[in-house]
Amino acid sequence: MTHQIFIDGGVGTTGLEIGERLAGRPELSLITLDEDKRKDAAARRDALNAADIVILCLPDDAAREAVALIDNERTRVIDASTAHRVADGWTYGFAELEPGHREKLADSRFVANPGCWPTGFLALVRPLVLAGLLPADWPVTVSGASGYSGGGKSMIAEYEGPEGAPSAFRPYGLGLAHKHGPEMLRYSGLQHAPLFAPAVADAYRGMIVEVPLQLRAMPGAPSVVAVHGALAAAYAGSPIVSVASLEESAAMTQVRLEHVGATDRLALFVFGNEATGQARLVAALDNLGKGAAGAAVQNLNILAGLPETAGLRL
Ligand SMILES: NC(=O)C1=CN([C@@H]2O[C@H](COP(=O)(O)OP(=O)(O)OC[C@H]3O[C@@H](n4cnc5c(N)ncnc54)[C@H](OP(=O)(O)O)[C@@H]3O)[C@@H](O)[C@H]2O)C=CC1
Ligand SMILES: CC(=O)N[C@@H](CCC(=O)OP(=O)(O)O)C(=O)O
Repeated sequence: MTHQIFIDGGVGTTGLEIGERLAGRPELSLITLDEDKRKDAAARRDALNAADIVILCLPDDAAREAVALIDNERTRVIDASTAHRVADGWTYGFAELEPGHREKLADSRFVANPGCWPTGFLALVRPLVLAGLLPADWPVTVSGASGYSGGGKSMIAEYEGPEGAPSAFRPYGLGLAHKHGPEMLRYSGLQHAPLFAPAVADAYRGMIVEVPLQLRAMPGAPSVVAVHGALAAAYAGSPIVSVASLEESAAMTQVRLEHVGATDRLALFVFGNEATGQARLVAALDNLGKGAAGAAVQNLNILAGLPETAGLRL
């Protein structure tokens, strides 16, 4: 069986990355629109309704409009935007979220692809909440740096424009109301919004997400070994998510934004010191990979009943 796929927003930053991952797969047939028709509502309506699965790589308002243009009950949707991540009737597209979530996704018609920051954050935090090591009411902080392609075409133009990069390192989200807050809160299982301190680095792609924990102050003062054990157990056998051994982490003196390169991998680390009772949980990913296109293709595979890693860069 050939699955008809339409990427709405297919020539944007995320759309192009997804197209590259779907190219040359005989089980998929890509519906495309000519350049002069790609923003034409009638042409998009036809394509959206002809597809078995559509992937929306659009600004939030255009993503909502695309969903409204679907007037059949068959087309399934993967939305890469922020529009539906905590919306009723949508399944959060992070297969690794918790046991059983992948199966829930497979049965879903509407899937919201996670934001890039929440992907790293939830991968680090959700297993610890589930294991009872991180209390749900604990005040959690998450910081990190992203490549500028995370801001799509407009931020790429800003960083690659004639005046050059505006800054080597630019903290933002200073109003403490980032659009990823709601999904981080909902899917972590925490009771309070994490304090989120993101930054953009002068690099095209790549992302580091860090959650520091004062283990000694937490109920039961969990050990670094226990925290690492919970993460290692959660992702054991995953072809996408890896957890470095404590020995490997202990031998590292630094971790780079470029750690996974242009791949769809998600690499997790626990850097800790049992004597001080402190740990730095770190996720390294590509904002355009597992943070966007890789996750969308993984979700497409799950929806279509295809091998989950087909087309991924691992
Ligand atoms: N970049 C990233 O790392 C990530 C992005 N996302 C999300 O994915 C979505 C796409 O982001 P990104 O690829 O970065 O953004 P881009 O700005 O690079 O691409 C968006 C594309 O959508 C097109 N578009 C805008 N409005 C319409 C419309 N009404 N009909 C058809 N096409 C339209 C744009 O057209 P034109 O080319 O003419 O501007 C552009 O090609 C966003 O919601 C973003 O938040 C999610 C995770 C990570
Ligand atoms: C560097 C940068 O600006 N990144 C974007 C997030 C990119 C992402 O995850 O995409 P969504 O917009 O789909 O959530 C931001 O923080 O708004």
